Amino acid sequence: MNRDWIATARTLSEALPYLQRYTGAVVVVKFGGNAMGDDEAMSQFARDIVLMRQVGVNPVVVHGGGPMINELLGRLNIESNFVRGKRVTDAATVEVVEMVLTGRVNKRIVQAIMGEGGRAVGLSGKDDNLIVCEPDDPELGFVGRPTELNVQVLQDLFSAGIIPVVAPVGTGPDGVDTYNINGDTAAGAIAGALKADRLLLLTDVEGVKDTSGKVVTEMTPSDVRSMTDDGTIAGGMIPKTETALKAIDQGVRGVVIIDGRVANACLLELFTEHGSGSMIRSTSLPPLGE
Ligand SMILES: Nc1ncnc2c1ncn2[C@@H]1O[C@H](COP(=O)(O)OP(=O)(O)O)[C@@H](O)[C@H]1O
Ligand SMILES: CC(=O)N[C@@H](CCC(=O)OP(=O)(O)O)C(=O)O
Repeated sequence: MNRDWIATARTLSEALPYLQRYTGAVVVVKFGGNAMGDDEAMSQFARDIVLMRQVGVNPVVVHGGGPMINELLGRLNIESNFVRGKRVTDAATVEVVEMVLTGRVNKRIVQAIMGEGGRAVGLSGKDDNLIVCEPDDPELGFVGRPTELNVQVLQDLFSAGIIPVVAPVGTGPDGVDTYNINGDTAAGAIAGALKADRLLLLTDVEGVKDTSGKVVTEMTPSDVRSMTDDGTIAGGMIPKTETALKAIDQGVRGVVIIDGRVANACLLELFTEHGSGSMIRSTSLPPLGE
């Protein structure tokens, strides 16, 4: 017990400079369906987010829920296909996507954050027209590409000490249609509009790996481009790094691709010297706190 206390005190004193650096920072966290896992993993994630808020960070959670959408579509016997990592979304599918993401998944995260002593409010891209979309590609149906972001509602929630939890469902330009947005894309668009200090993309690998399988801890946008051109970055990692480059272009200071399966992944990234995962950093903005 005593030893635990000393270890905790040492950890806190080591974390202090980082805590100070992040006071007032905006950190957007993409929490994917595969990273959600069981109730313990969900509580662990919620504890990290609540702690961030308690030390003065403004976190925004943008979630996915692909496996949960697959499960309900399967029960309803609705077939589903992906093209270039995005779900082909017809009228019946978008109805299910909205129900699952803005209903079950969004509220499970809100409940977990409340359970850990935070205050959270769930919303989708429809609320206060947070994310207005255009069709991404006629082949994909109701898949949205964010074209207009109205982030005032997020600023209002920050001021009230409330953690926004955003489901990646958007409204059409006519204010009538519903669009399914890839979770990474939605998180990147929100981070870009907020000019966030950090965008954390939680995934199921330790970070971006080189040809020998080693995680590359620091990358510039041009490193990412060359690793994509030579095929080192492939598959599901492509939409993540593309999101990262776009977000940095829009004024995000740094994007980190980290392993969401690791306990305290977000805190380890923000509040330790070496962080974790792969940091893709803007070359035109100074590091946070300098
Ligand atoms: N260079 C790379 N480094 C790490 N992972 C890579 C790389 N290239 C391709 N990948 C693949 O990208 C996957 C992550 O993308 P994805 O499965 O879509 O993640 P998520 O489900 O978390 O959104 C990894 O599991 C890995 O198989
Ligand atoms: C257009 C598109 O593909 N939308 C995703 C939205 C959910 C998501 O992104 O979930 P994960 O982060 O868990 O993969 C989908 O329908 O699965």
